Amino acid sequence: MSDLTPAALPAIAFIGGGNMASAILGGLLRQGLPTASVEVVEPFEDARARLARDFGITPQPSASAALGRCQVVVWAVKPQTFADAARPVRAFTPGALHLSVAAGIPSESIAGWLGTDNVVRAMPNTPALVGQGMSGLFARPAVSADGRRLVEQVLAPTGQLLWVDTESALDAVTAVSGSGPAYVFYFIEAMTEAGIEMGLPPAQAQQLAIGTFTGASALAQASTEPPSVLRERVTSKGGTTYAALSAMEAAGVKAQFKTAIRAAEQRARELAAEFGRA
Ligand SMILES: NC(=O)C1=CN([C@@H]2O[C@H](COP(=O)(O)OP(=O)(O)OC[C@H]3O[C@@H](n4cnc5c(N)ncnc54)[C@H](O)[C@@H]3O)[C@@H](O)[C@H]2O)C=CC1
Ligand SMILES: O=C(O)[C@@H]1CCC=N1
Repeated sequence: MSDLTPAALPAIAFIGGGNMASAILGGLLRQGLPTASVEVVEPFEDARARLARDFGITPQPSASAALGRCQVVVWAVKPQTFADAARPVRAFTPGALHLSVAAGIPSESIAGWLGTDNVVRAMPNTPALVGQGMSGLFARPAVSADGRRLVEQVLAPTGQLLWVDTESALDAVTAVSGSGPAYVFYFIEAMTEAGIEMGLPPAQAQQLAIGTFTGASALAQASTEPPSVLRERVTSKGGTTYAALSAMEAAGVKAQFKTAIRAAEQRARELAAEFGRA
């Protein structure tokens, strides 16, 4: 089996040096990828200065022959920027494996823009910043087993990885786990606000809300039982949890939440239609 440590990885290019690139790059560097193995293309000066300060790298303002040594190119630009960003990169990266984290943009469009079928799409999420991310992955059929392993090596420091068999499943991954951290933060905000409204100091209310999410997630992860059973175990008949869950059911919170997640899935499809055209 090949060495799976970041130190053993080939050179990697990042196109776009924002949040997601920083999450992936930060994890790789922390786990031993040498800064000399990294190229970043980032047109905005402020963003380049931040990358230099945070990671000790020297990002480039535009694509250049320096990309030629990179076997993997990570695409971390906004969906609406992808087609424009691809044009200057294509000539410098023949033979590279391309890994896109852009929401919605179909691998077929990416393959067309870059002139290669060696394309993997990933949908990570921001807990990748602390190595606790959840990523869905889809490879075009032309990607070899070695190519898939390389992608796993690149993303391993970000957290858990899950290959899906169809590209359309990535829209569901985007809606559940890609956007998902925002839903969790939203609920943390709601629980914190409720705690404050009931008289708790803000810092205490926030600690209780975050600690509860951390603990419940850890319990759900460790347990062999489904979340529904764990929920029932908290819910004493006629007790406080029952009162809260009954209020949520009466208000249609679960149904509304599911509808909201479907809106994210729909938006992922729209992004493909809006920005995925070759
Ligand atoms: N933020 C999130 O939670 C997640 C984001 N994504 C996807 O990751 C991608 C990047 O998102 P973020 O990192 O949040 O965005 P961001 O805005 O933080 O980063 C994008 C970067 O691309 C740079 N850029 C713009 N034009 C460029 C060009 N022509 N060439 C190279 N770089 C260029 C921008 O200056 C910016 O620094 C998006 O496609 C998004 O769908 C995927 C999963 C989760
Ligand atoms: O909101 C977005 O479009 C991106 C994709 C998943 C999370 N953030």
